[in-house]
Formats: sequence, C-alpha cells, structure tokens
Amino acid sequence: MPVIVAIDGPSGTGKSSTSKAVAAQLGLSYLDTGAQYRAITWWMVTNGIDTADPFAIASAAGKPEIVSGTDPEKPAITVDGIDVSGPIREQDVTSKVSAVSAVPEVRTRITELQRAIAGSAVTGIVVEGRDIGTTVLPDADLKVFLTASPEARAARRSGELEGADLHATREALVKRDAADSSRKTSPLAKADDAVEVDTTDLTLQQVIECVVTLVEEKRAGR
Ligand SMILES: Nc1ncnc2c1ncn2[C@@H]1O[C@H](COP(=O)(O)OP(=O)(O)OP(=O)(O)O)[C@@H](O)[C@H]1O
Ligand SMILES: Nc1ccn([C@H]2C[C@H](O)[C@@H](COP(=O)(O)O)O2)c(=O)n1
Repeated sequence: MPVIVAIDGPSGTGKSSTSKAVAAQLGLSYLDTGAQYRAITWWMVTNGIDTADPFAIASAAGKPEIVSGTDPEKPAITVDGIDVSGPIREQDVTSKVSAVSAVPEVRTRITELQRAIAGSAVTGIVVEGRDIGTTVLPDADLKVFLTASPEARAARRSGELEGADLHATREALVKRDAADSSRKTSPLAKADDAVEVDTTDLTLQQVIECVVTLVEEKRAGR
C-alpha cells in the first residue's frame, strides 16, 4: 500500500527541506505544491495578467500547462514546457503568489493536479504545502504541521540570501503567512489530526528523523 504523507506549515518552517529528505530516505515521491502556485503566478505575470484582479486571474487559471516532477533528488517544474524552477523563486513572484493562490479557480485547478499526482505515486508520496492535510488529501496516512518562531524562520531565510535584511525578511514572511491564513478558500491551517512539530530549536536533521519515525510508526501500525 502506498503511504501518503502531508506536510503543511507557514513559510520557512522547513517543509521543503524536510519533505525532500524524508521522501528520498524512504523511497517515496515528493511534491512541492508551493512551486505549483508559484508557477501559475509566474505565468500570470509573464502573460500580463493583472495579479490584483481576481476576475482576470480566474478567467486565465485554466490556460497554463503545469507539470511537476516528483523525484525528491531533482525536483522539477515546467509551465508550457518551460523550466521555471529558477524564475518562480524571484521576488516578483514571491510578492504576488498569495494573491494568485487565493483565487478559488486557481485552487480548484491546482488541487486537481495535486490529487492526480498523489494518486499515481506507486510507493507513496510526501506532499508539502499549506492545505494538504485539510483539503487536498484529507485521508493522508500521516499529517504533519511544522511551525517555528518568526525570528527563527527569518534567520533561516536570511541565511539563504546574501545581504538580506533580517527585519525586512521577518516582516515579509509574517505578511505572507497572514494572507495565506486569512483567505476564504482553503487557508493555511493545521488539520485537527495533524502532528504539530515546533522546529524552532531543532536542527533540520532532527526534524527529518522525527518525521521519518512518524512515517515508520504509521506503516508499522497498519
Ligand atoms: N530545523 C532547521 N534548522 C535550521 N535551518 C533550517 C531548518 N529547517 C529548514 N532550515 C533551512 O531554512 C530554510 C527554509 O527551509 P525550507 O525551504 O525547507 O522551508 P519551507 O517551509 O519549505 O519554506 P517555504 O514555505 O517558504 O517554501 C532553508 O535554508 C533550510 O535549509
Ligand atoms: N498548498 C499550498 C502551497 C502553497 N500555497 C501558496 C501560498 C504560499 O505563500 C505560496 C508559495 O509557497 P512556498 O513556495 O513558499 O511554499 O503558495 C498555497 O496556497 N497552498
């Protein structure tokens, strides 16, 4: 039986790093759903769609073809055949992704893709995002909700970007979390049956070991 693992949480809590490592260690597929929302945002920006206009976003939501790779060792994402793994991490996309991902037509489209990918994972999959445990895969075998203090998350993010301002980084991620948590459709939220792991004082390796143990316990208890 394939094992389905949902990992949700705010920005910078370690979802991607943890999910990739857990999937690689356990021989599972991996899906970065944030990358999918970033990819559709990139397409909107590139095609001159006004990202402040939910109606314009809704009517264009069905147009781009988004293809996600599921190999945790080399995550890949294309839009209409173009590799967008670099451009989707740029500041312009990051600042607009919350607005685009709040549009219900966008969520319906991307959720369908996510369910199809999870359903075809032969050994199982680790899917990370904001609404995986609550909405996309409510029957997941294991749900984990990662948290960390805004200070720890900002320090982690600033470490990735040369010359980043810690205060500005903290403000930007708190603002994005607020937008993602307060949208009407499928907001960032912990599922009632998710295991919450506060990663503030844990190393990445400790978080990975914790989640691997939780998956193994689930598998053993089946
Ligand atoms: N427990 C940890 N201790 C220290 N650094 C960590 C920890 N977990 C993750 N990191 C580092 O923090 C940064 C952000 O991690 P990651 O991208 O996995 O977070 P995320 O939750 O997926 O963020 P986002 O939702 O914004 O994509 C990375 O540089 C990663 O190496
Ligand atoms: N399941 C998801 C995943 C992501 N989003 C949105 C909200 C995030 O701010 C944005 C980018 O995610 P990241 O790459 O930082 O993990 O995508 C969402 O609404 N639902």
